[in-house]
Amino acid sequence: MSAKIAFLPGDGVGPEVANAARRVLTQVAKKHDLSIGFNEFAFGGAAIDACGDPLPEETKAACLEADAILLGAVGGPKWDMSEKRPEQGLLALRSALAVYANLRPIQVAKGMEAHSPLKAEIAADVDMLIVRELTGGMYFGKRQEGKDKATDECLYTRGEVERVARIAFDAARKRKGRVTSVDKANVLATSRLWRNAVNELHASEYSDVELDHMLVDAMSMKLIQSPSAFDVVLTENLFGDILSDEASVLSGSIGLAPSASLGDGTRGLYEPIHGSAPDIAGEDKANPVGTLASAAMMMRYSLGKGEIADDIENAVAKALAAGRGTADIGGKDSCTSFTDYICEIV
Ligand SMILES: NC(=O)C1=CN([C@@H]2O[C@H](COP(=O)(O)OP(=O)(O)OC[C@H]3O[C@@H](n4cnc5c(N)ncnc54)[C@H](O)[C@@H]3O)[C@@H](O)[C@H]2O)C=CC1
Ligand SMILES: CC(C)CC(=O)C(=O)O
Ligand SMILES: [Mg+2]
Repeated sequence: MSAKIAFLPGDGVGPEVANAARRVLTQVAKKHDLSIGFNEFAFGGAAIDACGDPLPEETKAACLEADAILLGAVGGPKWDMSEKRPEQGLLALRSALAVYANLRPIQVAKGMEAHSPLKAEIAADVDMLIVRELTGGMYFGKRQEGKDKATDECLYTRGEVERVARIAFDAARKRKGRVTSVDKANVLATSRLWRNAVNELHASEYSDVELDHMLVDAMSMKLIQSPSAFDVVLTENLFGDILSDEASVLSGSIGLAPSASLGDGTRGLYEPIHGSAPDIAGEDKANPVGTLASAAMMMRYSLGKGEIADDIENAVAKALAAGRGTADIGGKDSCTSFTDYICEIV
């Protein structure tokens, strides 16, 4: 079997962590009769500098033809406030691929207890899946940008809410059977639409799943206070972006957190949840675990190679339990030496 992966390293630490995942995938695929073709394309700030467009047509076309897309991260201070920004390319890519559900699992791995702010007995019980709506809401609304006045529109349709809620309910059925839907229904019209749509879908098709609702401000507190109470957390784009960075701290570091962005087909976009980390870029300090775990999710969800995913996840778990890791988790490894170790054990 062969797989065609569009490889988008991006900016800052993006190429460091993406190349780590590429090395590990290449190594482990040999064992499993999978031939992986990585085709690299310009994306993000690097593409703005090369051709003035954060998502060049060639990159978009290649992603639409690939079996899956592996992405590092984009952005950086050089472009943050300019008219053309790397993040515009990322949003355009998510939209073009129609990957409306972003899955962000959060656990505390063995060996990470000392880096998690949680007590060890609570940390062991944390197993949460954040399902973040990814192609709607405020990141995709109309913007009006003036010197003294600006607006960002937040728009959701019932269909957009239902399709991502379905992913959350289906995931809950395979897990602990609970969904917590997070909104701001006491203030926002989009949140009341969200809550009604989730409730109605639940009543008609998923009444076997336990459902509750939480306002996002209270959720940001409960996430820290009692994270083991949550199974699947379903929320809209902006809230999911913020809550998942917060939740990653529970696991020990944002550098550990993976994501899979999925739509209706099998093709998916896989990236760590962190950004381009300009403060450590170019120093070989970035934690590659979030990207390695994203690569494992790619093998499982887009390529049907659960055994490769298991190999990668087991190797990472073994390394962390043995005290290996980069500086953000108190380790002595560089991104390269940690990746060398994973390549040895997969
Ligand atoms: N998906 C993407 O490509 C994303 C891109 N960005 C962009 O990235 C740039 C930097 O954004 P920030 O707000 O600084 O967020 P960031 O996630 O890049 O960094 C936040 C903090 O986490 C640390 N960190 C991040 N990844 C790490 C890793 N793998 N290992 C160890 N430490 C890590 C950084 O050193 C920094 O202290 C901005 O231009 C932003 O727009 C931000 C989030 C997501
Ligand atoms: C850079 C943004 C467009 C997105 C983001 O922060 C994320 O997806 O985590
Ligand atoms: Mg984010």
